[in-house]
Amino acid sequence: MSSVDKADNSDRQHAFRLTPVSRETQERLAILVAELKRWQQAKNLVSGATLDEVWTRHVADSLQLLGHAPQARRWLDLGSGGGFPGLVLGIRLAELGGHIDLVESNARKCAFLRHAARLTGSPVTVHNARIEDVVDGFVGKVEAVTARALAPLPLLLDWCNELLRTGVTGVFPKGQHLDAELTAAAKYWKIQATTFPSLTDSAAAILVIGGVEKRAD
Ligand SMILES: C[S@@+](CC[C@H](N)C(=O)[O-])C[C@H]1O[C@@H](n2cnc3c(N)ncnc32)[C@H](O)[C@@H]1O
Repeated sequence: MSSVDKADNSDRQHAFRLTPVSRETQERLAILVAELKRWQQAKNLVSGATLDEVWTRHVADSLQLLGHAPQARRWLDLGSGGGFPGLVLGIRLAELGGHIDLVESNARKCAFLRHAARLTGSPVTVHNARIEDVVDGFVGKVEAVTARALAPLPLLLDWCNELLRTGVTGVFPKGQHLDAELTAAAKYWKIQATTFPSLTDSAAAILVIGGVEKRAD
């Protein structure tokens, strides 16, 4: 085994220690990772530097989100990019009888998302659309919404407030500026939220939102 393969294997083992899943799900995640690496050369789907630790930085980082809305079976991922967290959640939700909608404005990324969803047999619907045009249409259709590396909290709340106000759980991995984002958002919104430590270094914390209410002007 080459040193690159050894490093990949050790990263993979570490990821599944953090976020254990069945053998079948592991195999389907391996198909996703192989396809991502194959498309990456031509399509630049994720930051190239992160591919050396794709299992922890992307796969485990995505899988950990399910535990923050454990009852939810119908998920929505906004700004899915190369498939994180949306495709990973879709692969796991297949075993749970769930479904995920992915919204992504970039057509070339949508082509990859549809291809990888088909190849892994995942219950995923890809919407090549702008979030602001379609997000309210998911009210009553999803139970949890997520988005990674998409937008600061005030903008996320602008987009998702109708979902969050109507009982959808928001599960957002966030970086080190979360406190500043919460302070900025609190000017406009009363937010029922809890933060949890992230299992991976990719996020500083997971912000779980149980509801929002717009402040009176
Ligand atoms: C920085 S990338 C993050 C991708 C992925 N969530 C991840 O963590 O690897 C943000 C993605 O959101 C998409 N995006 C940004 N604004 C959007 C909008 N208003 N509607 C739909 N997609 C959007 C971009 O095309 C891009 O693929």
